[in-house]
Amino acid sequence: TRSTRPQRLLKAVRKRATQGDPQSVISAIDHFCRHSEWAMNVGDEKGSILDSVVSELNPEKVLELGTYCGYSTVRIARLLPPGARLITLEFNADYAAIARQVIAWAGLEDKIQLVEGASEDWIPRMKEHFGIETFDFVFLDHWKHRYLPDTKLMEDCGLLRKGTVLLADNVICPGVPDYLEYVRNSLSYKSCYFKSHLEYTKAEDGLEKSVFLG
Ligand SMILES: Cn1cnc(CNC(=O)c2cc(-c3ccc(F)cc3)cc(O)c2O)c1
Ligand SMILES: [Mg+2]
Repeated sequence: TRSTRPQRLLKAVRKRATQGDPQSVISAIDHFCRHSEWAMNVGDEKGSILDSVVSELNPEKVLELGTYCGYSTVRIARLLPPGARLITLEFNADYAAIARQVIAWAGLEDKIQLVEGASEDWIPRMKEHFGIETFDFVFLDHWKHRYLPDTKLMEDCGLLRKGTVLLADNVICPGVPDYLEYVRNSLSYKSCYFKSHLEYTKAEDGLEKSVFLG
């Protein structure tokens, strides 16, 4: 039967990227998405903004909501200091299977824990199951209707501390109006918008960076 797009993306990584070289994995995926098939990775333009936020923060504990094929997982993990840890949640088992192989090709398995399941099931279990106190950085890139409820859930579970940075993808396209309204009007967040474009296109999109004030 016909292969899936994530399977073809993984094939392109194996063909073009060098094992153990995260930058070559990122470039291979961007090349595939520009020249073969569009896929919903954060991409190179928004990815550079993601890189700058992560590099400035130097986080020890990172949570990613929405792994997909692992593109942003690799982008973030390649910048983390030794000993830092990234937990990434993916609901879709097929995406998770591809992401594990992309992460392995990049040689970043030791920094990354990929968890399959629903964010609303796993967020309340972060402390007891992963020994996490609070996160330093959260990248939101999963189902857009889950951004707001999962943010409130992280607050309620005490997973955010003064200074925790939330970075949300797709705040314009597909858009997350309820989340934006919340972080921009809540006294508990200092929020700012990084204007960019939808991955591999000319359509407007952007990232919203929100610092939790406690
Ligand atoms: C099925 N599924 C598993 N994970 C998810 C969460 N991600 C998205 O939905 C997502 C969607 C788009 C997008 C799709 C079509 C379109 F025309 C324009 C934009 C872009 C992104 O960067 C995304 O992260 C969805
Ligand atoms: Mg996205």
